[in-house]
Amino acid sequence: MALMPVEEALSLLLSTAAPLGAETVPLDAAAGRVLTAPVIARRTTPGADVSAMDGYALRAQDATEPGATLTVIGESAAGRPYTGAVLPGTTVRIFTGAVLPEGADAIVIQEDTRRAGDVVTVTEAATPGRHIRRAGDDFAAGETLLPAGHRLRARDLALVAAGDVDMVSVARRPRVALLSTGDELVRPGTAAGAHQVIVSNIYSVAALARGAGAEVIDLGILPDRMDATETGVRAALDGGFDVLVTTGGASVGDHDLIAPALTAQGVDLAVHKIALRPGKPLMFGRSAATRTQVLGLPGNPVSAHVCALLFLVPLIKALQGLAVPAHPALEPARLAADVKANEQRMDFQRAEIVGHAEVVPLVRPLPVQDSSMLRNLARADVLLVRRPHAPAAMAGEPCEILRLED
Ligand SMILES: Nc1nc2c(c(=O)[nH]1)N[C@H]1C(S)=C(S)[C@@H](COP(=O)(O)OP(=O)(O)OC[C@H]3O[C@@H](n4cnc5c(N)ncnc54)[C@H](O)[C@@H]3O)O[C@H]1N2
Ligand code: MOO
Repeated sequence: MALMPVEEALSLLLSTAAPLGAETVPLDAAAGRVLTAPVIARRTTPGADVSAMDGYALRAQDATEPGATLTVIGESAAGRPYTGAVLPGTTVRIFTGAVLPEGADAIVIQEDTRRAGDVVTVTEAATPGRHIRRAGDDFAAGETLLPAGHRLRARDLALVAAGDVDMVSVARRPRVALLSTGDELVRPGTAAGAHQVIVSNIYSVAALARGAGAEVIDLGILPDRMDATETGVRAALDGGFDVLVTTGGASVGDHDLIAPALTAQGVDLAVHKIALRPGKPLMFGRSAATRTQVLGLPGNPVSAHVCALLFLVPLIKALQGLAVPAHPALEPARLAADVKANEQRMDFQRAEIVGHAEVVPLVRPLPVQDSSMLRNLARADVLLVRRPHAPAAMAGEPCEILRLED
C-alpha cells in the first residue's frame, strides 16, 4: 500500500471530525473548555465612574496650585459610596475602586496631600479626569466578550466573571479510550522481567489528549491473540467513546493484529501507513456502527507520541469545535548542524534549541533518533521537520520545527 502524505492524512481525519454537542457548565469548571456560544457581558464594567487610587476626590478647579486647601466632607470606599456631592472648596476622602462622588472631576493621590483634621492641603495641582476610571471603560453590557469557538484560558475566566456570567455553554469533552496491545507489556512498578516491556506510551498519549480537552479512559492491555484483540476492540467500540486509540500491533508482523481486528469489527480503515518518520504504521478510520473515530498508533513510544501530537491532538480539538489547521503548525528556525537528504517520509527528528539566530531558534538534531528511545524525546525541545525528499542542508540554513509541549 502506498504511503499517504502527512498533510493528506490529517485533512482526511479532520474532514470526519464534526463538533460534538454542547453542555452548560459553571465558571469554575470551565477552564480549558471551548465555547459553543459567544459570551455576552451582562453588565457594564466599571459600573460607575470610580477612583483608580487612594486619595481625595475634588473639583480640579479648586486645586490648580500646590498649597490649595479643601475641607473633607465625607468618605467614599469601595462598596460604600458617598451619597452627597462635592461642592466648591470641599473634598471627599476616596479609596481605590470607590465610586466618584457627584461634583468631583479629579483625584489627588494621598501622597500628594497633607491632612490636618478635616483640612487637606494639596502639594500637587489636580488635573481634570486624573486617576478616574469611567463607567464602561473595560466593557459595556451587551458587548461580546469572547466568541464561540474560543478555548477558555485562565485570564478569560476573570473576564467572563466580571461580565456577570456564571454559566457558559461549552463543547462536550471528547471521550477518548486507550487500548494497549502486546504480550510483552506490563504496568510500571510491577518489577518487569527483561523479556517484558513497560507500558509507557499511553501515559504521554493520555496527557496530550487531556491537555487538548479530552476525558481519557485507560481500557488496559490486550494480549496478542486475535480472539482477545477482537473482543477488546468490540467492547471498546461499544463503550460510547468518541475516539478509540490503540497502541501497538500496527505494523506487519505476525503479532500485529490491530488492523484485521478493527476491520473485522466494522471499522473502515481509511488510512494504514503514512509517509511519516517516526510513525509509519499509523492507521485511522471510523466504526460504521458506532461512529467511533479509531486511531491506531504504532507501539514504539516515540512514534506513538509524535502521531498523537500530529493527529490525536488536532482531532480532539476539532471535535470541540476549535478551528484546526489541516497541516502541522510548523515554525521557522535555522540549523545548527548539517543534515542529510531526506527520503519519502516526512521526518520529525528530536532536536535541541542551542541558541538563536536573529529571532529564530537554532536547532540541532539529537544524535540518536531511534523511535523506541525515550530519553531523547524527553530531552528534545522541538521536532526538526524534514519534508519528503528535502535535499541535504548545511548548518546556518533555514529549517522548520514543531514545538513539543511544555
Ligand atoms: N517488517 C517491518 N517491520 C516493522 C515495520 C515495517 O514497516 N516492516 N515498521 C516498523 C515501525 S516504523 C514501527 S514504528 C514499529 C511499530 O510497530 P507496531 O505498531 O506493530 O508495534 P509493536 O510491534 O506492537 O511494538 C513495537 C515496539 O513498541 C513496544 N510497545 C508496544 N506498545 C507499547 C506501549 N504501550 N508502551 C511502550 N512500548 C510499547 C513494543 O514492545 C515493541 O518494542 O514496527 C516496526 N517494524
Ligand atoms: O515509524 Mo517507526 O515509528 O519509524 O519507528
